Amino acid sequence: LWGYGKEDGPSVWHKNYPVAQGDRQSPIDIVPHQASHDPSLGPVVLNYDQCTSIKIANNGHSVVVEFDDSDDRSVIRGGPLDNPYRLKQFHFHWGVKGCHGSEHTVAGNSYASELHLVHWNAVKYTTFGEAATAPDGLAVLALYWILLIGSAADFKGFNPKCLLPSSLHYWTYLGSLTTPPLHESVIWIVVKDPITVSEKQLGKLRTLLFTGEEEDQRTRMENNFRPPQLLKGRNVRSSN
Ligand SMILES: Nc1nnc(SCC(=O)Nc2ccc(S(N)(=O)=O)cc2)s1
Ligand SMILES: [Zn+2]
Repeated sequence: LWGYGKEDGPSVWHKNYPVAQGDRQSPIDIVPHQASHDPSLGPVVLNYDQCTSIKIANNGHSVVVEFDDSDDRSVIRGGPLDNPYRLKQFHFHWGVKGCHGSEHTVAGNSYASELHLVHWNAVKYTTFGEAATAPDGLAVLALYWILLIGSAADFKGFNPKCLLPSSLHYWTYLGSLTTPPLHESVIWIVVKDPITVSEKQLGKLRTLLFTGEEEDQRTRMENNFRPPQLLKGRNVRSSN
């Protein structure tokens, strides 16, 4: 139905998903000195200690690690959020070249890859699907990665907290899913400090082959990132 190729990529998604041309689409280019500093933005707090990854899968567009979201064991709270949001999954976007692959850009600069930790507001909504269509239904924590040649610490298991820098300075704005169905339901929290990843780790992502449900031929998964979308008057706030 949709992909990242010439025929089915981001430039034609609006044909099947008209919201692609909506007023709060993601990703965006973040221009740091145009963001408004909001001192009322407190720290983002992650409680992933009891996080239980249930499976790793590729959905034909990315490699996704799913979590058990049947209770409030793994939540994100604070920052721009009025409620705790439950961790549902994390996944990556990346490119074939070292400097392209992230979805959000910072002053026009893109990075090798971007990790998205997807959470949903289980206080106000009963299912992820319901939250996915509500304006305050989802919260995605985005971390972009810079490619450092040489070694980097390997992922210690699937506790995503170990992937995060210690102090989370971030930008936040109201946006959307960056892939179809492109629902405008995401409170984005983009961490300012990039995390380093080695060529080896990035290579593992890049060599990932995938088969979609109906595709029989195997194609390489790469450049699975949507380009930055128009801000349309939105305000990007920055924490301290
Ligand atoms: N009723 C519904 N169930 N599921 C959906 S959408 C499934 C889903 O999680 N999609 C998704 C797409 C993009 C992103 S992203 N790249 O983080 O903006 C996160 C998540 S609507
Ligand atoms: Zn994503």
